[in-house]
Amino acid sequence: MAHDMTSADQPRPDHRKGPVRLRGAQRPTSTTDQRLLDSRGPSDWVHTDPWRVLRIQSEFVEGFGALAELGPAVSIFGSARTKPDDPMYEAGRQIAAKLCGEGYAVITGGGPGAMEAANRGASECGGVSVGLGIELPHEQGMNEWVDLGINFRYFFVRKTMFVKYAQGYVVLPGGFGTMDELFEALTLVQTQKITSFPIVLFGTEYWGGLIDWLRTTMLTDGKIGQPDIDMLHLTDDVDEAVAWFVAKDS
Ligand SMILES: C/C(=C\CNc1ncnc2c1ncn2[C@@H]1O[C@H](COP(=O)(O)O)[C@@H](O)[C@H]1O)CO
Repeated sequence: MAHDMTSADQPRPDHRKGPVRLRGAQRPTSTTDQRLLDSRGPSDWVHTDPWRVLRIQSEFVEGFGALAELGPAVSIFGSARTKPDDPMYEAGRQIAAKLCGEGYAVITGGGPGAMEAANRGASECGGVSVGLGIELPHEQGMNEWVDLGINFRYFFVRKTMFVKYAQGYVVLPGGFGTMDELFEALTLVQTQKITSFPIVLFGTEYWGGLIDWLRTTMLTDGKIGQPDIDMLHLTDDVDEAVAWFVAKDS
């Protein structure tokens, strides 16, 4: 006897995209091939997250490929707004030159200010001056002292490169961007994702208040431990910064 199927008994049509199975309103109205081959079709699919993964992947591939042969390196951070007549500009330039003299490549964000100072010091010393640029709303381009530059779309891919290809950090006075880079490294060391990673904070007047707060509030309140603070070396002396960095790295 024929079975009288109601609409509820009908198998619901589905659409498969790799491991993903879509039904009902989730089913697309076109296929991937259609969207690829029909140049007159909508282009918004290239802005979807699965597609972005490929772009993210390609940034990792480009970054890893370009930096694989870099050798020992230091990432130097600091404000994009540091002017060339600021004493911290000259300090950044000298620190980079002296670390270059010790055989380190210098990696920066490739932008203006303290980044430019460090790239300048490294380039003038004849070393490897690397800029890891980032796509920003008001594109500035790489500073002219970058000799090996890579431009990233994604901050987190770029930040992986700063950590992966450096033996440690030197951090000059800076704002949110600099703080983000500093605290990411501190967190990675604290959680033992990276080991033996010296971090110099250059500028006692600028960073002193932060270090005091870390001690009197974070440490006292038990939110961090003494070894977390001991990762940092605070100084105003270029030679001391370089000597401490080299000693810790060896
Ligand atoms: C704001 C200005 C330029 C921005 N250009 C940048 N180019 C590259 N990298 C940048 C830029 N701005 C910030 N960064 C990253 O953050 C750190 C500095 O940020 P801060 O907030 O200025 O401390 C730096 O190390 C970069 O990695 C022109 O005024």
